Amino acid sequence: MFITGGNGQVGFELQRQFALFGNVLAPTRHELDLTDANAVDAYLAEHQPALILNAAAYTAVDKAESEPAQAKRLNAELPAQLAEYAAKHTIALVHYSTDYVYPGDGETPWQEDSPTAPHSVYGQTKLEGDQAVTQSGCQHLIFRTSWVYAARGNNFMKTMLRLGREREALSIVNDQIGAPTPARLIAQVTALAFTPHASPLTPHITSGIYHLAPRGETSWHGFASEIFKQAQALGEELAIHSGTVNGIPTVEFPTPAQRPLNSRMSLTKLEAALGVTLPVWQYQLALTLAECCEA
Ligand SMILES: NC(=O)C1=CN([C@@H]2O[C@H](COP(=O)(O)OP(=O)(O)OC[C@H]3O[C@@H](n4cnc5c(N)ncnc54)[C@H](OP(=O)(O)O)[C@@H]3O)[C@@H](O)[C@H]2O)C=CC1
Ligand SMILES: Cc1cn([C@H]2C[C@H](O)[C@@H](COP(=O)(O)OP(=O)(O)O[C@H]3O[C@@H](C)C(=O)[C@@H](O)[C@H]3O)O2)c(=O)[nH]c1=O
Ligand SMILES: [Mg+2]
Repeated sequence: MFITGGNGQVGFELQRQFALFGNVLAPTRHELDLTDANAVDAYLAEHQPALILNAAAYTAVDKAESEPAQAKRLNAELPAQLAEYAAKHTIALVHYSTDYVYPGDGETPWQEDSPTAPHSVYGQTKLEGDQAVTQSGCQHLIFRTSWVYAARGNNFMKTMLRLGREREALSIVNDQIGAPTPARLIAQVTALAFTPHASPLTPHITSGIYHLAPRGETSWHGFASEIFKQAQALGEELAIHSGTVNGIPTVEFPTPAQRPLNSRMSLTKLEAALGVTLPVWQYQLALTLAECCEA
């Protein structure tokens, strides 16, 4: 199988989870530049993968505002190209999407068929990718996830641990609500969608979009406070304390890209399809922190 973005948060965990499924091809950026459509075509023609897991993306949300063409290539055109190949060769494509496709208003959790209305270039280009995959006719799973973090890679948890060692106080937005999702959970669920089937190359759940996140909800401020609380309990030496993490509204933290306030996503569809109960986000954080904090 072919994993794109194998060096990223999700791609790396996919490499771990799919190691037993057969030959895993996960070329680095150096080996295959995904912005080069011809190189991608040539790679597919040469290796003829039996399954594609597309974990590559342009994920720098603020930078995407000033590099829309790059973001579009990775987030919209690449999935379209992979989906076209998958349709033509009757293989399945797994793709990953984001809470940033939703308009972000209200407080009700989004359903997979809720109206989309991204406010950022990142969200818009990701939506175009989802639409291309959906319309391609290939067998596909699109896992729409949120606030991804891991012991490895660049993410909010790692940023907080670094800042928490350096600073005695921090201001973190408390009015964007969602669920922080470990990359490993995403890879585990992806593997589960394939495992019980007679063929490890065909998913046993219906093609479509599925929300994938832990249960529960919090704000970035709540997430940061929990990171500091748990890290401290693990023996991390932090300059910051949970009590000195100030909650601020989004308007007090201006950024080039606009983020949704409501990133709540209903998990009913995925839980029913796979017959699982997703774990709560605090427990998932403990498992991820244990990987990167020394006792
Ligand atoms: N991060 C998050 O908070 C969220 C992510 N998602 C989605 O989940 C998926 C995985 O995200 P995540 O693992 O966090 O992403 P990362 O940013 O950690 O990884 C992206 C991967 O794409 C690769 N890549 C980017 N551009 C190129 C290129 N031109 N050529 C080759 N490789 C390239 C990167 O390579 P390199 O390592 O060399 O840079 C990296 O391996 C994406 O679809 C993302 O949109 C959804 C919701 C939240
Ligand atoms: C570092 C920092 C961030 N923040 C805010 C900014 C932002 O609203 C929030 C999270 O910061 P980030 O830079 O991690 O946000 P961002 O990169 O937008 O995270 C998003 O990435 C993409 C790829 C996704 O798909 C989303 O699900 C989401 O995870 O915290 C503070 O309020 N204070 C701080 O000191
Ligand atoms: Mg970011």
